[in-house]
Amino acid sequence: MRTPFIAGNWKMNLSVKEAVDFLHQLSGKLPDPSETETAIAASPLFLESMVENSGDMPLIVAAENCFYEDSGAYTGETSPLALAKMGVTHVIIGHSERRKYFKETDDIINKKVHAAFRNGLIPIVCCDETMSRRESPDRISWVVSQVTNALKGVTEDQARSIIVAYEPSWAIGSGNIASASEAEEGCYLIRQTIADLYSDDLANDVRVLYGGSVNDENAADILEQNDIDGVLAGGASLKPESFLNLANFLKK
Ligand SMILES: O=C[C@H](O)COP(=O)(O)O
Repeated sequence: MRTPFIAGNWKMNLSVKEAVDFLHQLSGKLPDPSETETAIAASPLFLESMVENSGDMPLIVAAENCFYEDSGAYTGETSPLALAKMGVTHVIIGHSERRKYFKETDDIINKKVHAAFRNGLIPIVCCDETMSRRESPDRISWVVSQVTNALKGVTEDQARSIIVAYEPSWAIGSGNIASASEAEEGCYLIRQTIADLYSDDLANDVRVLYGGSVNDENAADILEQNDIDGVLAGGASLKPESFLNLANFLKK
């Protein structure tokens, strides 16, 4: 039985003060983590304050990205070692915006996955799908190759803890959420790829999320799908009320 995972990705929004105010508004309102795990990924500028202010709250504080080296002369990069020492436990890796604007390749993403595990961070690996890819004959191999390349050299123990998000960029920030069957198809494909790489048993333990214009008003059908264990929400995670509605969705 996989525990649902509801995550917000604030991207490059809010300020430290707004982040802390947001957390105060979540206090006492998040679900029991044995029923639903809840996470917010934020800018590295906010993470220390968020870890401090989340206190006893059942909230996972995640980074939106990290570098693949632990330390050194890498101006402007975020150290996975420093994130772990700060109390951050999860990190998004390979978001489509990182692939698009920062030219992250599958090879870089794989190095980042290893850097996360090396430092005890759980990677939330994103799998992109552009509209042109979706409409092309190599659509399936595109999704399969992103998962396969991200997990190169990842052991079974490590893979069991990983979280993968199917995040078609044609749905991100567009207001056009994938249909429940489209989202399920993408998440099923990811799970089958993990089964082929490891085993059915392991793939059954891995949480697969959907992301792309999901909010508290349109999540119902998505969250009912067999292979979708939660969501990674961008815009809908920027308001405490809609984030809380999503986080508590499965209690209703
Ligand atoms: O990481 C989150 C995704 O990019 C989805 O963003 P969105 O919910 O604003 O479409």
